[in-house]
Amino acid sequence: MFHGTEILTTAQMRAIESAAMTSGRVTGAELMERAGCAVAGQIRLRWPKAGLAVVLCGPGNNGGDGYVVARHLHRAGWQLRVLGMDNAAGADAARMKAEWRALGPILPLTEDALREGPDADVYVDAIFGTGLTRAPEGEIAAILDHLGGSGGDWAFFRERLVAVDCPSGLCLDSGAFPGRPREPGDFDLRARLTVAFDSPKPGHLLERGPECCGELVVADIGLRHWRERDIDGRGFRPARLTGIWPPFDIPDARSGTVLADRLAKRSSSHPHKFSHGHALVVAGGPGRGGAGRLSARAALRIGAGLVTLAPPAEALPAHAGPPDALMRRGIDDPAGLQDMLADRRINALCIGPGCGVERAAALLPAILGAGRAAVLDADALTALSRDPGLMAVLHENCVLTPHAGEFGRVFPDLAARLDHPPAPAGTGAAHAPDPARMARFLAEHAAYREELAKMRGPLYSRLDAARDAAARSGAVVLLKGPDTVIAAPDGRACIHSAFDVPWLATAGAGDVLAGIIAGLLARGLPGLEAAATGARLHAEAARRFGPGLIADDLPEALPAVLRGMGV
Ligand SMILES: NC(=O)C1=CN([C@@H]2O[C@H](COP(=O)(O)OP(=O)(O)OC[C@H]3O[C@@H](n4cnc5c(N)ncnc54)[C@H](O)[C@@H]3O)[C@@H](O)[C@H]2O)[C@@H](O)CC1
Ligand SMILES: Nc1ncnc2c1ncn2[C@@H]1O[C@H](COP(=O)(O)OP(=O)(O)O)[C@@H](O)[C@H]1O
Ligand SMILES: [K+]
Repeated sequence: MFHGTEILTTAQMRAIESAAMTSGRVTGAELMERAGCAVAGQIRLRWPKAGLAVVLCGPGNNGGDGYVVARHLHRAGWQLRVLGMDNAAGADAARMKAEWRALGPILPLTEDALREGPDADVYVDAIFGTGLTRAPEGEIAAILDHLGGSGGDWAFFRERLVAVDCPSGLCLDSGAFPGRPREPGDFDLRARLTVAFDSPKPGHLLERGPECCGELVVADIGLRHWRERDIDGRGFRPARLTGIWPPFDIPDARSGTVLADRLAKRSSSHPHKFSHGHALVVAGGPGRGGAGRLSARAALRIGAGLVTLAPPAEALPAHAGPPDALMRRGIDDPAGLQDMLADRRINALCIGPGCGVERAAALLPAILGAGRAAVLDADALTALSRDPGLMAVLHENCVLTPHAGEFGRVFPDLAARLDHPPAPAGTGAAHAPDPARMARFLAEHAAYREELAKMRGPLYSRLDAARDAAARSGAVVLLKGPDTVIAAPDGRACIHSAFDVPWLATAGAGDVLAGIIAGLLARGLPGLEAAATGARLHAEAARRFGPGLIADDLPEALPAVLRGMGV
């Protein structure tokens, strides 16, 4: 069940590749052959009739893959125009280049050479992959702009461009393009198909990645054994990412059971409502209670045994009405809250949606002081940003659910790094692992693990920001967006890509998410799992409902989602 759910940073991918090659059981050339063969196979699936392919090969192993693609297409009867660079490539890429040269010429990798010649059926972008360290410049930048549509024919290339590992110039650790604004750009390279190897990388799922990669296929190139091996028997996995990627099921890292089992109400032989927890949702005053009710309804639907909505006493009449399953109790001040929390069966709290910043600020110390699982959303995050002392009381079963704006309020320095213009030339090199050091670390596993955890891509990513925020706050941080990143203080992290459900961005959707997570915490899921599972179920509900969704529909869609997952 773990297969395919993991997301590897580029450093982790290189480490696994390195471990595989060091073992002597597979060579770099074999991996390259499998990679190129997989890309050619995907092309032939989509273009069954042999045509003309232009293959653009860069200076490194991504280029090496390109020469393999050319050879396989040639064997399948395709016409080829191969453009490559005159550089001293690594041994494997040099070998693949030589094997191609025995079959056909290599034209220079220039915009002129690309423009010359007839229109092709397929353009294979094998210029840069995981080795990108800085913004492309000069002739290569001109080629990439041309493929991105600078010549006015963006639609032409978008239907024909196949990217090897990624559209070149995309940073696979962040999903941003070094040297370009982080917002969509006119000539961003957009592929019809991207074939990645072994596992998705963060950049396939974050920021510009999903749109620019087009359809993403992850090809198995035989590295699973090394990916799954727990290198030091203990610490390798926590540094890794568990990706929640729509096609896959979510594993429970500790027990190995899958989501459906975790959500089934089979927690004891005689389950009753208290064995499924009691969530308390703090709501706001008159006129602002809808958000809290959305959260409470979601907590009920996800299966919390009991849910109590707690507005100020004067607002209780405004909170009357369905669902009747919801309990209501007025809480006016911290003393009232503490009173209620004397009931130890209340095991999960949710504060923020529609609560009001002043009320959140007044109640937060009591909420955090109770040491129980808690979701802090919306107004509670603003309150937290105003009282950094509260940061010290957060714990790993607290889940902070900021959108980008709230994240900027609570962690302004981290948000500023995300807003920073992408890295200037060369800055990524400091993060790129050196193969000799990698080999040494493989021999000294513990040090290796620490080194891996420190390695980052050339750009500061949303993943880096969420991880840094979690480490600093000691809480689970769920950074919302179409690419939601969830990180725990110990470095574990998940990405949930929901670019396919843009209609989820609707008023109140965040309140429902907070309620789902609170419900899952009440049911006993630990912070990271509750947040990650919540993000997945939330998007799945939107996916199932389809366009036209309003936030009220989300809790109602949950039962069908659970049924569909076999819960
Ligand atoms: N990791 C794996 O398991 C495998 C990787 N393979 C391929 O190898 C690729 C990675 O290969 P490399 O590490 O050689 O890197 P790339 O081929 O992505 O990049 C080539 C070289 O270009 C240089 N470079 C980076 N940014 C540049 C810029 N802006 N302008 C000019 N030069 C720049 C770097 O020095 C880098 O070494 C993957 O993307 C994949 O396609 C496959 O062959 C097989 C297996
Ligand atoms: N473009 C998008 N595509 C899919 N999901 C999105 C997109 N933008 C935001 N989301 C999701 O929609 C929800 C919006 O939450 P939030 O910003 O808190 O809104 P609100 O405060 O109105 O409830 C979050 O779960 C977020 O991850
Ligand atoms: K590429």
